[in-house]
This record gives sequence, structure tokens and C-alpha cells, in this order.
Amino acid sequence: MNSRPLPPGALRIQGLGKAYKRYARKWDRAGEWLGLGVRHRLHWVLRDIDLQVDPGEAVGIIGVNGAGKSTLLKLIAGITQPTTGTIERGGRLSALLELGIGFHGELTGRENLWSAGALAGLDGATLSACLSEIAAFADIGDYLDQPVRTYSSGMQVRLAFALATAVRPDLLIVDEALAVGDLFFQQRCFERIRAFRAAGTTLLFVSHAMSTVYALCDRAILIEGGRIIQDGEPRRVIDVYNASIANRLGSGDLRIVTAGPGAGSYDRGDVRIEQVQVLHQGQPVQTLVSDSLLTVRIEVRFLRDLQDPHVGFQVRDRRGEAIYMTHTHGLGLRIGPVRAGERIEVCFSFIARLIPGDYSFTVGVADGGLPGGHLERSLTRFQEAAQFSLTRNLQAAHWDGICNLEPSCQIQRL
Ligand SMILES: Nc1ncnc2c1ncn2[C@@H]1O[C@H](COP(=O)(O)OP(=O)(O)OP(=O)(O)O)[C@@H](O)[C@H]1O
Repeated sequence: MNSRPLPPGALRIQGLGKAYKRYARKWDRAGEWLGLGVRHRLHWVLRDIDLQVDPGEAVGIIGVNGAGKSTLLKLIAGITQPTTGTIERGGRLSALLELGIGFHGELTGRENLWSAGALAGLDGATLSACLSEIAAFADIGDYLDQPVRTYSSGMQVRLAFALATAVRPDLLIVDEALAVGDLFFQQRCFERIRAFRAAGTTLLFVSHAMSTVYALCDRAILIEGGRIIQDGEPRRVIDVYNASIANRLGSGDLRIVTAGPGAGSYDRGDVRIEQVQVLHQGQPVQTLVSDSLLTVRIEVRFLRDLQDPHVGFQVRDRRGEAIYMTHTHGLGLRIGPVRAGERIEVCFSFIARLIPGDYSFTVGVADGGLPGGHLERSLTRFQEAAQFSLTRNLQAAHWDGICNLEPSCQIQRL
């Protein structure tokens, strides 16, 4: 056991496990207590968690409902106690967990700040110094002096976030909560979180919104069945997560790549993507100028007969977030029935009106086009199938953003 205190914002978890007691019948808990020979079973909701987080890291925690994400955050925050293992933290922690934790419905918002202040790691003197700032950030007007039970869930989150972030913590833990607030409030929260990060705060963040994980985190962990099964760059961890969801939605027979640059790719052995190329004027390229005509050429071999196959692609930005996607069905095209052994080539061409930077293609094949441009069954997905970089088009007018809309403009003196 290492006894040296951790630096502010660091977190070290070793062999962490959490189990709840389970009883077969309703009265068994009382029976066990009375010594009637009834015994509980342990239901493990988290197991063998080892995790080291360095100061200033922003870690997104993702996984399906019931995977154990909230339990992990509650253990780190010290709200519940581990069954096995140890948790060490450096510096001051502030936690924004499930709605309602720490607030009493009968007390007013203002009264609650005093009782919930402890969860935000604030003492009385600090709290009184920050009260007006908390009220201003929460921006809930007269409701501050009304009982919390009369609040909407958005108002509760506003107050809880304002309190949790009144003073910059070394370690900030946020559980989904922000999703409840309106867009304007979310933006203000993100701004504050970004400012904290820039100043060195460590962030642990549970979210079901992958765009938030892309926006805020430089690392992600995927929890499944109470264990950490992925830990790394958000794009790879999110791709593996999406693949495992596709597997659950389908017949559960996907082979998923779980490591390396193509992590999150999958197939079920009925088609093979043999080659993916980025072409400009018929030649393979890696770098081209923004606003050039670009072709992504996808070569597919079918390993069994299919009635209505479709091929698609995604353009992803440097962080891995998809900025565009479509497929043959979406474009109103049909490949038609194919036989096992047949090979096809599909070329999508477009003008790359995108901001200079690094991009990648994800490509996929599905079977069955449904109304509304949807596809019935995904057969394979190939992540990071090809890369390209765009450099600045010196001829183009100045613009900024993601995509060049090439606006026209008329000016009139009135
Ligand atoms: N107090 C408790 N007693 C018994 N079981 C519990 C308790 N709290 C949580 N669990 C169980 O632990 C498991 C993990 O729950 P947890 O809330 O951590 O999941 P989660 O990943 O945060 O899910 P969600 O995305 O739905 O919030 C679930 O099976 C849940 O039923």
C-alpha cells in the first residue's frame, strides 16, 4: 500500500468492488437478523476496478443502464462504502450526483445550500462568501426561498451545479445531471467546466450523450457488468460501446474488434470490406486542399447471397465525431440482389467543403432498406477505414466553423 498522499486532483482506485445483499424472499432479511439460519447472497454491481486518474484529466464514463457507472461515482464521492478495495483521492472533491442527493424537499433552496454544502466540500465561511455568486449562477429567482419540492428538475440541477462549482474543486464528479438543464444552462455549465479544466481540475463525468463525452473528455472508460472493459481515447471507447449496442440490438453474433486503431469495427462474416481508398482525380491521396472533389472508393466482397445490400460512409473529425453520413439507400439507390463471392465497388464523390484538419472515414454495409432512409440490419462496420487531411484553400473567402456554406451576400443602403 502506498502511503504517500496523492497530488491534488489525482485518483487511485485498487481492487474496488461493491456488492449488495440479496435475499430470496421478502422476510429473509429479518430472518437473517434474528439468526434463523437464512442467508443472503451477494450481488456484485462493481468488481475488480483498478483505475488511476492523473490531475487535470477529463474522464468520461459510459455504459448501458445498470452497468455500475453511478455506483462508481458514489463510491468515489464517499456516499457509499466499498465492499472490497481502496479509493485514494488528492485534494478537494465536489460531486454533482443524481438529482435529489443532498437536497431536502421541505427546506428552501437557500436552507439546502447549508446542508448540502458539505457534499460540495465547502465550509460555512466559504459558503457565506459565495452565496450571492451561487444564486446568480443558479438564476432561479424567487424560487431560492421556496421549498425545493416545488422546483422543477431543471431548477434543482441549476442550484446543485451552482453549489458544486462555487469554488473550483481539484476533482469534479458529474453524473449525467446536466442533461436535465436547458440548452442555455448546459452551455454555461460547459463553459465553467472548461475553465476549471484549464485551471487543472480533474473531471469524472457519466453521460449517455456521446457528443458531451467528445466535447469534454480526453479519456473514456466503458463499464459493462460492473467491470471496466475499455479505457482509452474517447473515439475508440465510444466505437466499441456502439458496436456492443449494435450487437445487443441484433442477433448477438457480431465479431467486434476491441483494441487497436480499428477498435469498434465489427462484422458477422457475411461481407468483407476489402479496400477503402480516398481518391482525387483518380489517384489515391492523403492530403488535399479544402473544396476539392474527393472520392471514397469502397470495395466489398459478399460472402453470402443478399437481397438488398447497401453501402455507406461517415466522415469523422479529428476527435472522432461523425460530421456527415449517408448510404446508397439514403441516396435513393439500389445495388440489387448479390450472390456469394461477388465483388462490387461503390464510389461516393463530394466536394470537401470542410475546415482544414484531419478526417477519417468509417464505412459499413447493411442489408435491407426501410422507409425513411433507414437500414434494417447492419452487417459490418469498419472504423478508421481511411484517413485524409485538408489544407487551407487559399482561393476561398475567409470563413470559420466546420463546413463551408459558401453564402452569397447582398448589401443595400436603405
Ligand atoms: N442500493 C442498492 N441496492 C441494491 N442494488 C443496487 C443499489 N444501487 C444500485 N444497485 C444495482 O447496481 C447496479 C448498477 O447500478 P448503477 O446505478 O451504478 O448503474 P448505472 O450504470 O449508473 O446505470 P444508469 O445508466 O441506469 O444510471 C444495478 O443493477 C442496480 O440495480
